[in-house]
Amino acid sequence: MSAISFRNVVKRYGAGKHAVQVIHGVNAEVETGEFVVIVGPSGCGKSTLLRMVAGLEEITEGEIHIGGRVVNRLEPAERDIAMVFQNYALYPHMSVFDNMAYGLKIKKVPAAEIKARVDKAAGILELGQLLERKPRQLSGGQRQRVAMGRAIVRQPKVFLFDEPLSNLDAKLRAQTRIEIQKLHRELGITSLFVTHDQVEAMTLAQRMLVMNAGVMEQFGTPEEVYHRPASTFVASFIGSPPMNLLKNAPGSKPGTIMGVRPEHLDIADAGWPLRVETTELLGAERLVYGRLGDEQVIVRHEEGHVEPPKPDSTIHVRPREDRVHWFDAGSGKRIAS
Ligand SMILES: Nc1ncnc2c1ncn2[C@@H]1O[C@H](COP(=O)(O)OP(=O)(O)OP(=O)(O)O)[C@@H](O)[C@H]1O
Repeated sequence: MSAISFRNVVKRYGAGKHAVQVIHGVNAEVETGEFVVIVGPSGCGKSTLLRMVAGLEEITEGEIHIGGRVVNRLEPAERDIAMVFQNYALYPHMSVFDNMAYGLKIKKVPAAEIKARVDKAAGILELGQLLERKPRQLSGGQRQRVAMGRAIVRQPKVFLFDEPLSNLDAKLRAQTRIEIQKLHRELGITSLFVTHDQVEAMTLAQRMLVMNAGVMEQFGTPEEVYHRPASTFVASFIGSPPMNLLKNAPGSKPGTIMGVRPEHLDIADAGWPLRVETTELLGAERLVYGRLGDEQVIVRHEEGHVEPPKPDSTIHVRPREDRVHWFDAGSGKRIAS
């Protein structure tokens, strides 16, 4: 039995002729203990999907199951989930301990049990020394940990994270990412995590659910999504710089798009002639931006490996044959290879 099932899930906002459909029939099975990241550009429907699991948005059509139960008609409190938001929404006048304990007090959990659960969560999150403080006496990262602590003490079946790291600076974000991974290893609770950041998605996910305009484009491991993108959308959304997508590459058939990642193009003595526009040094690597006919091509190569190409010169590049992808030019879907 899956921990979470999406069965033909549709969401429309508004009614009648003003109705706007924002989720177009999502089907997916999330396994027990899995960490799944829902990723996609702004407005693709990630938060809506998560909020339907949480019970904060009505499910227009289809069903969501949690732990084998249809939850469409259940209140958020009856769904056995805990949610961590972007703005952690801590109670400012309460101590860290009370913030974490609050939900349990409401549920009339005995005081000794509350203390045990809060102490355990505080231990995992290294908040033990901060339990008496008020939120304003904490750093952003510490507040985020309290918000996670509040979710942990409820011992839910499912954790839901809605862009919980987006208010943190880059360094703290990287640190908190590691903490979330550690937490997941220790607790093994099924988690859905929403982000628009593909790096965050790649590093955190056991599987990624890639959304585009309300449609699930792909649901797979980071390796599958990176190495076998199901569509040109996934190919260009995951990976930075994105995969080169070429309509007129040498050797390509009409009606197809050839995809090749910048790191899978080798600079060689012969091959595609590439007119160099500019190059960018990233440190260990260099990006070469060039033109092949009227299409832009990006090449990524190890710095120091070859002489940096000069702007306005012509170099030759060769795609690694086993790393070339083909897509249908009409639908954008991957063509089986
Ligand atoms: N209450 C609402 N009424 C009408 N349309 C809505 C409502 N909430 C969201 N939408 C629309 O639904 C679509 C999906 O929104 P959603 O917030 O789920 O996207 P998202 O992928 O989470 O975006 P972001 O990363 O910007 O938060 C958007 O086009 C949005 O404008």
